[in-house]
Amino acid sequence: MSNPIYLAVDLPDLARATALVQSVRAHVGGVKLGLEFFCAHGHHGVHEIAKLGLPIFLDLKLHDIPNTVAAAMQAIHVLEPAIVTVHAAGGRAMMEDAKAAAGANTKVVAVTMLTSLDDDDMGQIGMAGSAHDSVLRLAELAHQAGLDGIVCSGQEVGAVRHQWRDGFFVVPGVRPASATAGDQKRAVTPRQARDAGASVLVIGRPIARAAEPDNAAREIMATL
Ligand SMILES: O=C(O)c1cc(=O)[nH]c(=O)n1[C@@H]1O[C@H](COP(=O)(O)O)[C@@H](O)[C@H]1O
Repeated sequence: MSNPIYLAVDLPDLARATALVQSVRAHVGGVKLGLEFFCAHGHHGVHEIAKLGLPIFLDLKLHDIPNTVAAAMQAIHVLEPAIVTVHAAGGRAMMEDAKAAAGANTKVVAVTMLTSLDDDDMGQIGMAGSAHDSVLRLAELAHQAGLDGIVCSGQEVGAVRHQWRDGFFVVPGVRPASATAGDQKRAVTPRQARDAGASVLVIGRPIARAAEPDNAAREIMATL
């Protein structure tokens, strides 16, 4: 089995980010660079991390009108990311144009409902129904738009896999049994997420903040 763990590098400091990736690179399958990193270091930072030899997941969560998102996708084309995120709430036309503008080797996946939200939060932002139902609805829209897959929690990935057999499913908010969930409200263990059908597990703090990140990554991989 190839390693499905993508380390979330949520650090604004390039030297620390590079050292972290270097320390765990034998025990993860890829690196996720998010807005915090990209706003601080841009293309240069992505090139520096890419030199370490792991696939890059550029988590920009693009969400704007179709023309703007397509132009942003074209601007990151040269970085050849393995995975890029857009928000499913941007709508079908936005997702279609994002996919059309992406490189042939880039998977475009849609963020559905953030794993930090539960049903109460959904009500507060005016979304009717459960997080589970919203994820299934947005997954269907992303599928129709021709995307490669979605981002959802481990609580929904089984149901989504059932309706979209060959989809590519990114699951963040995973926590080893011993770890605290923190701000992740729909957390499951790495093993549960994998068994339910996750293609990729995004893991940040349980590895990055461990006393020995390489050991933490190795131990998680051993549970899969
Ligand atoms: O798109 C994401 O990667 C993402 C979507 C989501 O619904 N929830 C979520 O936590 N993430 C990201 O996944 C990572 C989770 O980090 P940890 O909670 O530290 O493991 C962070 O970089 C989040 O930005």
